[in-house]
Amino acid sequence: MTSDRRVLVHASTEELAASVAARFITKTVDILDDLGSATIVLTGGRVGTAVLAAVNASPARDSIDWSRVSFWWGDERWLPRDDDERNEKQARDALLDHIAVPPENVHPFPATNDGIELDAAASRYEAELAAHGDESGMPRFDITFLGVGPDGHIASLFPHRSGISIDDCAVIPVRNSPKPPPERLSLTRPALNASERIWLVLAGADKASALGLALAGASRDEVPVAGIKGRKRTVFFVDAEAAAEVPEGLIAPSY
Ligand SMILES: O=C(O)[C@H](O)[C@@H](O)[C@H](O)[C@H](O)COP(=O)(O)O
Repeated sequence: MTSDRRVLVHASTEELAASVAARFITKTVDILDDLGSATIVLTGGRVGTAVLAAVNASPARDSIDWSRVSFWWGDERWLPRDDDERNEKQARDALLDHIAVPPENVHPFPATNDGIELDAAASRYEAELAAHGDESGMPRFDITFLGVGPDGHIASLFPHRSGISIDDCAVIPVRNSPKPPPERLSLTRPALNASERIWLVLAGADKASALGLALAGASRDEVPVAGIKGRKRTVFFVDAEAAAEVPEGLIAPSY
């Protein structure tokens, strides 16, 4: 992986979440000052949700003018909309239901109780992205959060599955997912990599091998996170356990 990827190590998941939350608030304020609006892509998973809860708990939370922020998701589990296992439900519980973001600025994936099949749901989300996009067909994603699985999966793009190599569309249906539930929806690698900044959040010893392999040059087919690179920045926010196999030279000095 090229040198513009940085690894920031934190003592614990709690410290990681608090640090990412503080950085997110500061960066989003800067983006709003510079560009007038900010578009954020959320992730599912324990660590990504812990970051949102830390943003909500921050005394600086409302230094962000939420009326100018939009939210999308990198992937979603194919479940009824109010299912506790849906990434959307977890993000709403952790943050979105507690801030003054306009409902029309929140763009969840379709759900099984929307009266739509999985393939059509992928097409619908792709069309929604295009409707809010520029000439590239995508919105400007300012910050994209991604969790990372023990197998190196990101969003719902898994090792040795076709999804990680699809590059002719922005959204795909996923079936037989190794991580339950079996059916999901996911942005593709090119759609994710269209993001200005990609912030990967991972903690725990079970992530160390995938992260080490990815940073040491493994293929994206073997370790999907290896294929992830933001246009401007790609930052790995990790705890000490997940950092155990990161090449020394890639760990940014703690600040
Ligand atoms: O729908 C999902 O499950 C996520 O989008 C998935 O990609 C998740 O981010 C990783 O599996 C890491 O999850 P943890 O942070 O819980 O380990």
